Amino acid sequence: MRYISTRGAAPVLTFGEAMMTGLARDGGLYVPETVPVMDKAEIAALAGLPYEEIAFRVMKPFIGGFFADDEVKGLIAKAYTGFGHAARAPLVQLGPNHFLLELFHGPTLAFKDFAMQLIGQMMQAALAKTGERITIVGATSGDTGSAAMEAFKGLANVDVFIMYPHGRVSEVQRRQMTTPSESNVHALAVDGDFDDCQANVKAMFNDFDFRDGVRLAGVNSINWARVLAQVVYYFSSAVSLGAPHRAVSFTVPTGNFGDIFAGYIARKMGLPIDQLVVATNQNDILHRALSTGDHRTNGVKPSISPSMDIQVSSNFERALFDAYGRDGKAVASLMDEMKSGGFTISQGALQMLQGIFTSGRCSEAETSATISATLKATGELLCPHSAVGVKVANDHLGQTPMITLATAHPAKFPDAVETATGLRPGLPPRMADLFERPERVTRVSNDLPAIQALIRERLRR
Ligand SMILES: Cc1ncc(COP(=O)(O)O)c(C=O)c1O
Ligand SMILES: N[C@@H](CCOP(=O)(O)O)C(=O)O
Repeated sequence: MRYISTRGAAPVLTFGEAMMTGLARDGGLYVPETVPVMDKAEIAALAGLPYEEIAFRVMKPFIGGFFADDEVKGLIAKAYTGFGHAARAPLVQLGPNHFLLELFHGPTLAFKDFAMQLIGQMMQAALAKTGERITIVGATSGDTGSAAMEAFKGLANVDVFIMYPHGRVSEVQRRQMTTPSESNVHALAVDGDFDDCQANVKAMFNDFDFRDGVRLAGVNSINWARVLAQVVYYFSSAVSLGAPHRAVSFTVPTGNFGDIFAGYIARKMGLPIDQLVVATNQNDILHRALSTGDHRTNGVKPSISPSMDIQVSSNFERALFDAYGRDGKAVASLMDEMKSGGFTISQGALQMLQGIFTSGRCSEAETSATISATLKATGELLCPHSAVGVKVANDHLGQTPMITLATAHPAKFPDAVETATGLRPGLPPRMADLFERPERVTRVSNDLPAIQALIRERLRR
C-alpha cells in the first residue's frame, strides 16, 4: 500500500512513513493510492466479532507489511484496554430508526481516543525500531490535545506540544491538558482561534529547517493513521445493524472533516452507506460549501460546541482531491485561494461531493433544545457536539437506519449541559480530582517564530 499527497508533489510513502511524516512536504495530506475493497462476505463476517478483531481486519490492508499481523493485533489490544465499555463503541437506540454510536468511553472521554490510543502504540513501536526521537506539535479545539497527551505522556523519546485557543475550550478540556505532570507534555494557550493554531502547525511542517531540526511529527487528523483508525467504528456499528445486507446512514458532528472522511473511506471500501450527513454548528462553512459550492470563511464564532469551532477544515482537502479527479495541481491552487478567504468549488466537483455528502447546520438554541428534548425522550444525556449531530440527523431520517456519532462525553461540557437540562454531569471517578490538580500552561501570542523559539528552547532543557 502506497500513500500519495493531495497536492501531487511530495514523495510517495509507505504506511509507516506516512504515519511518522504527518503533513506531506508539498503541504498536502497523504491518502492511500487505492482504497482496498472488502466484499460482501468479508463485511458480513465482521458481525459479532470483538471490536479489536474488526479493527485488525479493516485496517490491515492499509498497513501493508509495515507491522507483522501479530504485532498489529498486539498494538490494537493494548490501545483499547483502557476503554470503559466492553463494546468499545456501543450503539444505543434513540428512536425507531435512529441510533447513537457512543464514542466517548475512552480515557479522555472523546472519540479522539479511538485513533490516538492506537497511533500512540504504533508510533512507539515504530520509534523502538529506529531509535529516533520525535517532537509532536498539535493543534486542538479541546479534544485532540488531551487525547494526544494521554497517549504520549511520560515517553522518553517523544515531546508533545499542544496549542489550544486561549479561553475557547471548556474548563474540563483545559484541565485535561494543563494538569498532566509528565514533563514531556506542554500545553500552550494561544491568543487566537483553532484555525490559527492549526495554521501554525502546518506552517511548522512547511518550514523544513524547523521540521527536520526538531524531527516534527503530527497527530492531528492530517496524519492518515488517525483517519484510518476512525474507519473501524463505521464498520462495527453498521454490521451490528445488518450491513452488508442492509444499508445504513451516518450523521457526523463535523469540524475538521476527519471523522466524516473516515466514513467516506468506509463507503469506498464497500460498506453500504446511504447518506453521509455532515452536521455543523454555527461555524457552518462546510454546510454552505456543500449546499452552494461557495467555500469561504467568515470567521470562527465561539459556540457551546467549542470543539467544532473550526472554519478551515483540513480533511476537506482529501475529499476535494477525489472530487477533482485526484488532480494535485488543482487542489494546490484551491488551497492557495484559501489563503485569501475561500474558493468556489467547480460544478463537476460539487456534483461528485453532493452525490456522497449531505449536510445540515444546528444553531446554538437548537443545540440546547436537542440536549433537553433527547434527555426527556430517551434518557440519553448528550454533549453539545453530539446534540448538533442528533438535530441534523433528525432532519435527515429516512428509510435506512441512521447512526449519529456521539463524539464526546457530556461531562466535558457541564455548563452547556446544565443550562439545557438542569443536570450537571459528573466526571468518572478516575478523573474526580481534576479540579484539584495543579495546572501548568504557557500563554503565547499567535506569533509563529515566537512559538517555534519556545519549542526549541524547551527541547534544549
Ligand atoms: C467532540 C467533537 N465532536 C466533533 C468533532 C469534529 O470532528 P472532526 O474534526 O473530525 O470533523 C470534534 C473535533 O474534532 C470534537 O472534538
Ligand atoms: N476538534 C478537534 C480539532 C482537531 O481535529 P483533528 O481531528 O484534526 O485532530 C479537537 O478537539 O482538537
